[in-house]
Amino acid sequence: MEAALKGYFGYSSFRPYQREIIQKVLDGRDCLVVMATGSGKSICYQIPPLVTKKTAVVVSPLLSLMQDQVMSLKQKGVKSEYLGSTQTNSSASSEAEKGMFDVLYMTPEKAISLPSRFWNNLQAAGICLLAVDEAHCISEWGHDFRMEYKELHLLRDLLVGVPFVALTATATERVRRDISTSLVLCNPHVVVGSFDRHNLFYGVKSCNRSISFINELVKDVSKRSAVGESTILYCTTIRETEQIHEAFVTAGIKSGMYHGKMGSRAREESHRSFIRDEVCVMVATIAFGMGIDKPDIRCVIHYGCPKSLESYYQESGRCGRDGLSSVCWLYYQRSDFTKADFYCADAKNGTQRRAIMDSFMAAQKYCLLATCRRRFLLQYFGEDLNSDCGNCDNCTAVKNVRDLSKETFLLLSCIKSFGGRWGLNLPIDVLRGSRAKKIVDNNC
Ligand SMILES: Nc1ncnc2c1ncn2[C@@H]1O[C@H](COP(=O)(O)OP(=O)(O)OP(=O)(O)O)[C@@H](O)[C@H]1O
Repeated sequence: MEAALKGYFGYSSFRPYQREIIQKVLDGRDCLVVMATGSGKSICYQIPPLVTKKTAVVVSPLLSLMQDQVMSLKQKGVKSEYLGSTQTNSSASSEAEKGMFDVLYMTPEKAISLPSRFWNNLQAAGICLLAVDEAHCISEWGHDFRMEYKELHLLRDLLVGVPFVALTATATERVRRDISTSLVLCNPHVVVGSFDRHNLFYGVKSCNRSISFINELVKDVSKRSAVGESTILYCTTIRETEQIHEAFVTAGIKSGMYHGKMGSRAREESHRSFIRDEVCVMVATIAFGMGIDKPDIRCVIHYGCPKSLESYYQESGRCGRDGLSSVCWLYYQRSDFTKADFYCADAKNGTQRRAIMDSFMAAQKYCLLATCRRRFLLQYFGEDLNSDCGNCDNCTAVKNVRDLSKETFLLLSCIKSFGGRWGLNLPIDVLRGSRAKKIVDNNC
């Protein structure tokens, strides 16, 4: 294992959990891996084929993601290929079933549509694992539900004795249960690493989206790009993406743009120029998504409340993958909170609708929070932080504390006087102000 890690990837030691997971896979055990963004999950399925000389099949949601991974693995001398529904290279498929690749990526659609002959041949040639990357897509409670992921359990019957490894960076307890059930994982070895990204500073500000605000934003970001620091600026709509990108262009700052309505060539070009540091700023919708493995992104800005806390964690997690200090800012305005119906439009049933609403509400709470943001984020994923983090805007803010007892008393008296009319019954101890001695006056 160490030899493969050093020889192919150039790393001299494993990160937490990597060795343990690889060992379990080599022992033939199913695994469920929930580890933070950028923690090094890919190595867990990339090393076993190099040790066993058998193929690792990796189900991955996006073509662009697979293309990047294959390109990067080939550069390292790992034989790899991808099969997508639009794949025209039929020789790749026949080479794949002969076991010619160490790592074979495919979309879920492709995986469930391949004939059983393919799987039988590949198994005869040697297959060491089937990995399901971004496994939260299996769950309707996850933030990127994909119907085809639900069908992946069909491969279990075709690949008897092959360990399944489900990996994701974002899964609440409920999503983890869903993944395990849906893939019919057999007594899986479960690893839930810390979600904490110590090196990331989290901050939130309310904004008004005026031209002057956008100009300030552009000025701030350009200070970073002047010293060669990369920034991703996520917008919630294509129109806003174009508007902000235009503001950068007008200010004479080279920036990339990425959204779903651009042609695939233009998107690829934009992505490439960002990865190669030809531009330091990328203004994008969340289509600029999974698998961006640029280690030195120093800042991720969300211009608008994200659609879920899971997606916020994943998108903001794209910065500071090299472990160095980086910042994640979120700028919201109250009108963002009225977009629930827009997000729910994609829901196929009541469960999905509730899931979307729950995680959108959590994102709103995150915006309005007056306490430690990291603590809140981690708690959402079921992890407790013993103390406040000291590395978010709320922890570092100098709080302006004023004694508002008098105002509180007057306000509560008012409610008491008129409350009866509105059916409000105020307990007398509240009126005495016993639980409302001091109110912290901050932006909330
Ligand atoms: N043992 C290691 N030592 C040093 N660097 C490592 C090690 N393992 C992985 N890395 C590097 O860490 C970075 C992140 O790894 P990887 O892409 O596997 O993360 P991930 O957990 O899949 O993240 P995401 O969920 O965001 O896709 C990569 O640049 C990878 O090369």
